[in-house]
Amino acid sequence: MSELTIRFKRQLSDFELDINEQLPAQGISVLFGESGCGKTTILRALAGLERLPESFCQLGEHCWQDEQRNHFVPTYRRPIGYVFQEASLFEHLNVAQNLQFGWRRIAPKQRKVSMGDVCQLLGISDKLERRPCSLSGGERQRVAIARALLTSPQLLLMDEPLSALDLARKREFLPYLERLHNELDIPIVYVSHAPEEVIRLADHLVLMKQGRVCLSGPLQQTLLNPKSAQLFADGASSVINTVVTSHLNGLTELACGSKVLQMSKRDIPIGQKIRCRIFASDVSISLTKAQDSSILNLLPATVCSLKPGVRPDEVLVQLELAEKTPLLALLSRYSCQHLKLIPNMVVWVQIKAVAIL
Ligand SMILES: Nc1ncnc2c1ncn2[C@@H]1O[C@H](COP(=O)(O)OP(=O)(O)OP(=O)(O)O)[C@@H](O)[C@H]1O
Repeated sequence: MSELTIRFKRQLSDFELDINEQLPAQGISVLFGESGCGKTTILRALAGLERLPESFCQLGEHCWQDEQRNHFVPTYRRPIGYVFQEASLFEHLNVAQNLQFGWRRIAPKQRKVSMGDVCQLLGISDKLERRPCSLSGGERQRVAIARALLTSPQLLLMDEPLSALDLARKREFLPYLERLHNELDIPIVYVSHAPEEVIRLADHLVLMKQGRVCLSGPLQQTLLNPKSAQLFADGASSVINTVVTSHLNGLTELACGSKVLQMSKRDIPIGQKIRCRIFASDVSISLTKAQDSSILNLLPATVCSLKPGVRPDEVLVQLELAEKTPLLALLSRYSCQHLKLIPNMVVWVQIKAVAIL
């Protein structure tokens, strides 16, 4: 599989960046970390907007920087699309003219996407005559992404593209990014410090702190690492891939491999794949299947490991549901001892429908 290799170094008086990572050159890689940890610096270096010393970056076979050879490809020669926190559109041009600006820069035989397809994908086909000042923040960002895509980039860089939107607009916008991810074969490096965006979008997660990478890997596996609970801001959680199968009794039913899960009703079409997030603190364990519980999701699982939680009196239990689907449960040390939990033990996990997010 082709990869994006980045080795970036930067030494400032009170900040040191030292990154050595191989990211998959497909899907969405999210750089996540607190403000000032170096995420934007990485994107700028990837785009060639900053030339960092002793650095190296290469996408597949294309080397864009190798300071050992004094090799540096300038920004305008890198096939990259860059979407910033706030869309910088040309205000004196309408949407169609803004899009043509990106489109015309590319020779016809190098174009990988069509204007019509990109407009449809991002839901802007009916806005082509509008001036940017008449668009909402979310619509402006969609136009900015469309313009970046029309340059047929080999890599798309997105620096917190939703940060200027309110919560309702963010939720409206996320499905467009999911479609982008599902329908186009362009790797994306996406900077965020919003866990919801990470869960919905990331294939590969890079957790950063103070200029360094603390954890990096496929989303599901990275979240299983107990260290991620500290880095990921709002506690340990698991991500489960499901498909919507029905809506009934105010609930939405999901297929998770051969098992069924129920969540509070969501307005999602039947057949659509969704990623669900379940906080470890919302999962409980029993040794037998409860017969008289209000909890709707009762599933057999196997204990894989028991690791210390963030607090000394808590234990993070790693479990496997059917088809090796990983799930974390956060229990008190007392409960673990009381149930005598050990690896390979078969137990029942309980998850409230309202706790499946
Ligand atoms: N041109 C510069 N001169 C001096 N310091 C800089 C410069 N650019 C960035 N820095 C510092 O480098 C560090 C990393 O900045 P960077 O913008 O990459 O962080 P970030 O993780 O993207 O933050 P945020 O999430 O707030 O955007 C910060 O401490 C910042 O103050």
